[in-house]
Amino acid sequence: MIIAPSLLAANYGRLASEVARHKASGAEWLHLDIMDGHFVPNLSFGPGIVKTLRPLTRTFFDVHLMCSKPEVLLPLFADAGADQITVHVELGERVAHLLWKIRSLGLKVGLAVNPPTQLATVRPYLPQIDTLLIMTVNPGFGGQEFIEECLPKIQQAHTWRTSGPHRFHIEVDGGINERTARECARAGADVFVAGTALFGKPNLKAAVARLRRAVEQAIPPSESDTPAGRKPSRITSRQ
Ligand SMILES: O=C(CO)[C@@H](O)[C@H](O)COP(=O)(O)O
Repeated sequence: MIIAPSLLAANYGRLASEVARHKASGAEWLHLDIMDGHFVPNLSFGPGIVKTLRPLTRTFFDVHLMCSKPEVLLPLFADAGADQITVHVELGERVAHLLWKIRSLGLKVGLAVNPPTQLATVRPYLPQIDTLLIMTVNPGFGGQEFIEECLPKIQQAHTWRTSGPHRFHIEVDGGINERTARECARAGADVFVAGTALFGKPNLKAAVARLRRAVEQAIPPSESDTPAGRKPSRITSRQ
C-alpha cells in the first residue's frame, strides 16, 4: 500500500516546512497536482516549484498533469525531478506517444481517467503503464465529495490486473478519507492520494497512520502481499 499526500492541500506559504512534515509522516509518495487552467478550471503550480522542492526530500514525486498540452511540459517536469508523470486518457490519440515519451525520459508512467470517462478507454495502454490513476472526483479542486460510482471501475481494473499479464498500481484520488479509502482498498486500489484528509490536518503523521490503518483493516496483509495479487513493484524513494 502506498499513501500519497497531495500537496494541493498544503500551505503554499511555507512549502519547505510542508515537505518536512511529509518527510516525517511515513507517507511513501508525494502527489503533485499540476493544473493548467484549461484542462481543468484551476491553476496550481509548475516545474519551478517542483524543482525547488526536489533537494528537500528523496521521496517519490508523483506528478499528475491535468494539462491540455503535456507534450511541452514533460521534459520540464523530468528535469524538475519527477519520478512518475501521469497524463490523462481524455487526451485521445496523443496518449500512446505521451506515455512513450514519459518512459523515454526515464520515468515511471501513469495514466489517469476522469469519472465520466469509460474505463475501457485505458485498456489498450495497460502494457505501457506503471500506474492507473482512477479519479474519484472531477479534477480541478480539493475538498470534493468522493464519487461512489467510481468503485466499479476500481474493481474492473483490479480484475484486469489479477487475470492479465500486466502489473500496475491502481491509484485513487479525490475525496479519499478513512471510509472511502477502505472502500477503494476492498475494490482493489493500492495507492491512496489524499489532500484534505492528510495535508489538511494539523498532525500529518497521525493522519497518514489513520489512513494506513483503515486500508490495512480492509485488506489483510497476507492478501495484499501475494505476488500474484494486487502488488506491483513498489518504489517509494529515489534510487
Ligand atoms: O487532483 C486532485 C483534485 O483535482 C486531487 O489530488 C485533490 O488534491 C485531492 O484532494 P482531496 O479530495 O483529498 O481534498
